[in-house]
Amino acid sequence: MRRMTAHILILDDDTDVAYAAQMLLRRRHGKVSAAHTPAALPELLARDVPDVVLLDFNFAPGRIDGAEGLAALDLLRALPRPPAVIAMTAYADVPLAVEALKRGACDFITKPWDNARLVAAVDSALARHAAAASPAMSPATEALMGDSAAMRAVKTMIASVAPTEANVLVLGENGVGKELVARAIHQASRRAGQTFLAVDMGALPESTFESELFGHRKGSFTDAKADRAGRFQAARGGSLFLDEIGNMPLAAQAKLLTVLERREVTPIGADRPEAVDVRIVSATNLDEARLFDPSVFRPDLLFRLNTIVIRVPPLRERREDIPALLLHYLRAYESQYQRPARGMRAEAQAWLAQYAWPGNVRALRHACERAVILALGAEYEVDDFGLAPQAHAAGYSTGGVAGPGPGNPGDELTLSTLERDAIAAALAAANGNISQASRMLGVSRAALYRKLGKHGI
Ligand SMILES: Nc1ncnc2c1ncn2[C@@H]1O[C@H](COP(=O)(O)OP(=O)(O)OP(=O)(O)O)[C@@H](O)[C@H]1O
Repeated sequence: MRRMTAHILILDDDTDVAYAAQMLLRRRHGKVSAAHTPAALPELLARDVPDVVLLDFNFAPGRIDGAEGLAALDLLRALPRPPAVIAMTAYADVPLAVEALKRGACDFITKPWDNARLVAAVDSALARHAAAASPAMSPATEALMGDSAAMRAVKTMIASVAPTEANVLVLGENGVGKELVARAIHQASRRAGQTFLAVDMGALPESTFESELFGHRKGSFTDAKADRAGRFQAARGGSLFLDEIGNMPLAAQAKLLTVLERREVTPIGADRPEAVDVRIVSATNLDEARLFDPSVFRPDLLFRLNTIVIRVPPLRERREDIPALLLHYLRAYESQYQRPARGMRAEAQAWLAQYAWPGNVRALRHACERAVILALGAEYEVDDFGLAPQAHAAGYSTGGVAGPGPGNPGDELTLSTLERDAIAAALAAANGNISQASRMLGVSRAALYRKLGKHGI
């Protein structure tokens, strides 16, 4: 069962480095432990598998080939419920970072790190870990389900666009499956054997935006103690998924535009640019009216990103997909939690098929997990899914990408109040910790920030 308190393990032979990371992360996370050699892993893992591992790659004195770290990474990834691994490299070792990403690390960070960046990397690794309830259900391996006309159209678009190098913009509300679409494009492209790297553009600290994306040279600013590769270099030859682009500040948008126009990046402090060979897939849950507002998003950048647009409709607009998704996730969680395979009462099936699913497939997945854990009867019942009855309205609309739907104003008001109350409750339970609250609510941190603004919280 998912723990309320995350466990973060730092595996680094340098005790000072491990201690500094522990001190920083302990302020935010319940359990932060450290080990100094991969040899300690089997015993540690037998006691408790962490949610996130910050993994150094070289342990024995003088070694720089990263082999020890890669072996530890393979060991971690082979666990039944592997932790999210953030690779820590001490050198400007792009090939090693790329190899780690290919073998399943979710991110990399270069020592010495920027504190804000380390905290953001751990937060986003935790969010991914929580979403991937089992290896078979991690975004990297999960198939895009759904046989509705709308999903068949999405899959046809994916098949047509994948073999091309065209930039693709995926639009849709939170939790509709935008990242799965981006991965499917990568997997069906000629870059499939290469890296797929997802970057939450809304979570990149503004102060380190350029260095994170484009890298920097040692000495180019006070904290640049070593060369460092950016996301564009790390994804070389593969695909870069720029998620939550709607949350990028305008200044950052201008920098990204320059890179996309010239197809080259200049690391901070470098005297010459480097060619960029990445396929760009981007995504946002911003509604189109906002996305096309020049005061929010630069039209020239939008023009670069949206060569092809794929709109993933909300679940309430493709209800035919609900039964298959329910069955898929119920069976998957029953097997994960070793629970009996239950049938479902006809009323529950009908109720769930008419539910508005404001959090889309992600919410459906969470509801299935809850039902599997809590159900006591011979069959699943509506109450097992823990859904808000107020969102059970056929004409419901959140006014997301698809624009306002036919729902009556009373419904929206009720749902809006419900959302505000749920956010307030999650924040209170998480003592104001945004990352924790966003995990509880099943939305990204960036999405939660936007909702806080919307509700004036
Ligand atoms: N068509 C689908 N079939 C199976 N699982 C799906 C589908 N769509 C979404 N999911 C699951 O729902 C969850 C959310 O999907 P994903 O992260 O791709 O959504 P998103 O639109 O990128 O969300 P966000 O806007 O919040 O980043 C994941 O666990 C994913 O596996």
